[in-house]
Order: sequence, then C-alpha cells, then structure tokens
Amino acid sequence: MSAPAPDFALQLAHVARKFGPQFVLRDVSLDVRPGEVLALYGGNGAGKTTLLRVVAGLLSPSRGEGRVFGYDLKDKRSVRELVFFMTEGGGLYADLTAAENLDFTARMYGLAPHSAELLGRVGLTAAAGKRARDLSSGMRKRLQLARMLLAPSPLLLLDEPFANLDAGGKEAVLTHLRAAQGEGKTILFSSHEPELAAQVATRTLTLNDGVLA
Ligand SMILES: Nc1ncnc2c1ncn2[C@@H]1O[C@H](COP(=O)(O)OP(=O)(O)OP(=O)(O)O)[C@@H](O)[C@H]1O
Repeated sequence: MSAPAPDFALQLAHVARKFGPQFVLRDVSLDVRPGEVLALYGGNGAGKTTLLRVVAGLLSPSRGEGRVFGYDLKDKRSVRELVFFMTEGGGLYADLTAAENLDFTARMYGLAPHSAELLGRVGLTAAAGKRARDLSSGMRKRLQLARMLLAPSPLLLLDEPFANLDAGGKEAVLTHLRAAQGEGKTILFSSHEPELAAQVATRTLTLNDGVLA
C-alpha cells in the first residue's frame, strides 16, 4: 500500500534566514495545499530568491523549520527529488546544444529523449543545434521552460519566470504553468509582474521586511 498523500505540499514554520548579521527572512510561516499556484511578490532584495532557495533545499534556514510533502527540509536529498527549481540560467549545460540539454535531462529522469517535440512546444525549434551559451537570455528561459515540462517533480519553484521574455515567451510561460496546474502540480513563483502573475496564481503572497503578508 502506498503512503497516504500529505495534506500539504509545503509547510514553513517561523523560518528565518540571515547572511552575516543581516536577517533577510525574519519569520516566514506558510501552508500550501497540493495544487495551489502561489505568486510571490516583494521589492528588489526583499528575499524572494532566498525563500525559494530555502524551499528548494539549497539553503538551510537559520531558524524555524519546513516540510515539502511531509519531508523535513533537512532531508535535502528527498526535498530536491520533489522540487524543480527554475532560476536565471540554472540547470543548463552551457556547452551542450538546446536539443542535447533536453535529451540529457530526459535521460536523467529515465525518459526517452524527445527534444524536438519539447523545443516545438516552447518555440525553439530553430535553435535546436545552438549551444546554450550562445542563446539569448529569453531563449535560455524558453529552454528552461522545456526542462520544466520534463520534470516529474510535484512542486515547481520558479524565480521570475516572466523576466527577459517577449510577449510570446510570457504567453508560453502562462500556458505551461496552467498546464502544470492542470496536472495537479503545486507552483510557487516570484514575480515583479502582478498583471501576468494574477492570470495563473490562485493565491498571492508579499514578502516585506522579512515576513509574508
Ligand atoms: N549568498 C548571499 N550572501 C549574502 N547576501 C545574500 C546572499 N543571497 C542573498 N543575499 C542578500 O539577501 C537579500 C535578498 O536577496 P534576494 O535575492 O533573496 O532578493 P529578491 O527578493 O529575490 O530580489 P530581486 O527582486 O532583486 O531579485 C539581498 O540583500 C541580498 O544581497
């Protein structure tokens, strides 16, 4: 018999994180149900990326605790398997082509390579043979979006998914976020673009002075 589904995709209790003496996150508590889509707002330097990195298991809280689908954030190995984290330029191999990047990722997830289809879905067919390092920042973002389509992870974390994209790219992000939502994924993304974010978010959060409102 499989384990019962946890009630929460993410739980944070009084999480704080400091760099040197400076607390960036002071007291962050949050309960997220599976299937929720959360937009995270906050000015430059408010701590959005820091919070996403804590949830991704890449940074340890200085205080407080958290769980991802019931797994303690301290269990970084389990947490990283449950989370897909899309950051600026992250997860791409600079010397591999766009197609090779996707085929490599597919194999990593135990899937048959199908880069041509994925590149088509994100409007990158013409760039299949270009090395990731030679793509524009918007094209790299589209390639990361294609990586997200491959990821079986139930919790998707995206750091400013709309940044550096043209209108078509922004629309592609919305489309794929909605599709992921339709598959029952839980999504937490930071954004400076509330009009776009509101088109997909089921709840919004704002980080201000190290706490969530
Ligand atoms: N590894 C680090 N070492 C020291 N300070 C850091 C580190 N990472 C982040 N900070 C600091 O933490 C604060 C919050 O940064 P963070 O990147 O989380 O903000 P953000 O809300 O994502 O900002 P933006 O909207 O500008 O991307 C900033 O003052 C930043 O300089």
